[in-house]
Amino acid sequence: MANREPMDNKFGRKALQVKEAQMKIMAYAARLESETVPLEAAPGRYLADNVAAPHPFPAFNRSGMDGYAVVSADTANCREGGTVWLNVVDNIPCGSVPSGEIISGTAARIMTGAQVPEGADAVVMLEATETRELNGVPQVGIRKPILSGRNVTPRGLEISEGDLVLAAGRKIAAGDIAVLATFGISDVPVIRRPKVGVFATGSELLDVKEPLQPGKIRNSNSPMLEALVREAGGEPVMLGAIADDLDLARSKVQMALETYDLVITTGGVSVGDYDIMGDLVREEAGDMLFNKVAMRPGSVTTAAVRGGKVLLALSGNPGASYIGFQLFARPAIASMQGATEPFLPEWTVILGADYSKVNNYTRFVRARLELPDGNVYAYPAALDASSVMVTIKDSDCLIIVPPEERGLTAGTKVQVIKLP
Ligand SMILES: Nc1nc2c(c(=O)[nH]1)N[C@H]1C(S)=C(S)[C@@H](COP(=O)(O)OP(=O)(O)OC[C@H]3O[C@@H](n4cnc5c(N)ncnc54)[C@H](O)[C@@H]3O)O[C@H]1N2
Ligand code: MOO
Repeated sequence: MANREPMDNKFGRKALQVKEAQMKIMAYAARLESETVPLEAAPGRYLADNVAAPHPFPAFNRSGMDGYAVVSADTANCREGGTVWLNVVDNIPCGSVPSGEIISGTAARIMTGAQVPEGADAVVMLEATETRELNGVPQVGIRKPILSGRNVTPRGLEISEGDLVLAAGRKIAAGDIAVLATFGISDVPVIRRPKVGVFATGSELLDVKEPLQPGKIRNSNSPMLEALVREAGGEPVMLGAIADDLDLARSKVQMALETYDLVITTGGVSVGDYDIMGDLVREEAGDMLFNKVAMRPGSVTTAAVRGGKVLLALSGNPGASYIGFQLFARPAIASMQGATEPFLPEWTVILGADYSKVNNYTRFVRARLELPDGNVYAYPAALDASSVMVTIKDSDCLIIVPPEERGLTAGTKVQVIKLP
């Protein structure tokens, strides 16, 4: 094509800043429809609706001890050193209701978690009591005064009726499950998991099960991305690996964009003779969101949109595809699930060792967090090149190294992206 704009040319790409590139993708990562899942399937899903408390919790005044429910004023006389004797008029195990009110001079034997009867305002623990029978009437003796409210959890202490307890967009964890169970919500409204089509390109790629062959490598990006999609709450659909064949890639991308919510590919986005994904996206210039990002690794990260669906073409280099996923795919997958905070959190920590590599692009350096002296330090991986695979597994954060003239020295405060 003779009259292509310079930025459409595979050599003259216009680099976007990471945040700009993220926003371009997020514009197509709207919340998907909701569905209902059983409580046990809800952990890890994102809540679709606000949950308001249908009743207070606790729903009744609850005993915090095994003991006797009393009118606390009755125990005031213990102050003189005497034992106060009260008639035991009720026995309230957990799960049953009191048979009546407690009035001055009476007490109810009660177990932890049982409903405190009307009239009683404190529970004296068993260990602080003695018992006897007087004229056939069981009595409890109390030796120490007790304050009103002691060992009684009042109705609504934790949650009042109508309180917003869980907000839509929360990622459901074990504590949320406890809340949902408490309020009898056995069918949980969540956002459907985005279906993410994943395929790799590269004539050098072997399947994991294949024996190694000269000049070839096993496809590690696809299984890694499958794990990452799952970790982000998406449903990966593995579409295999294809050779560097433009027609094959075109039909695969077309099918995938028609079928799935997001499509992620790796490889073939650079400027080489067989870099078909770059060519494919350039062919359809109207759809391209970007084909260069001011970052390392992953500067060749490319994205396009068709029919409202995003094709994210990550670099084939394992380090770059991992970081590209965390920066661009993870927030999109979270956002499609209605996450209120789709981006990974950023922390300020101390750089643990000198980092000398500099660049005119922002660098995302895999690193490991440690607390040698109570402060959080980030130690850059020894090997952090785009092509390096083995240190991905050792990293729990990415140090954001801004474009600078000089390197960073140990002890400097740095921003990191905390990996899940
Ligand atoms: N002349 C230039 N060459 C390169 C440039 C450039 O600007 N000019 N950019 C370099 C940078 S930076 C990167 S990053 C890579 C990007 O390459 P591609 O995204 O096109 O990826 P490939 O060339 O297909 O592969 C790169 C590398 O990764 C290996 N690979 C690919 N797929 C997988 C997979 N599924 N599992 C494991 N490993 C995979 C592949 O064998 C290559 O070694 O381009 C530079 N070159
Ligand atoms: O774009 Mo490459 O991933 O910087 O090394």
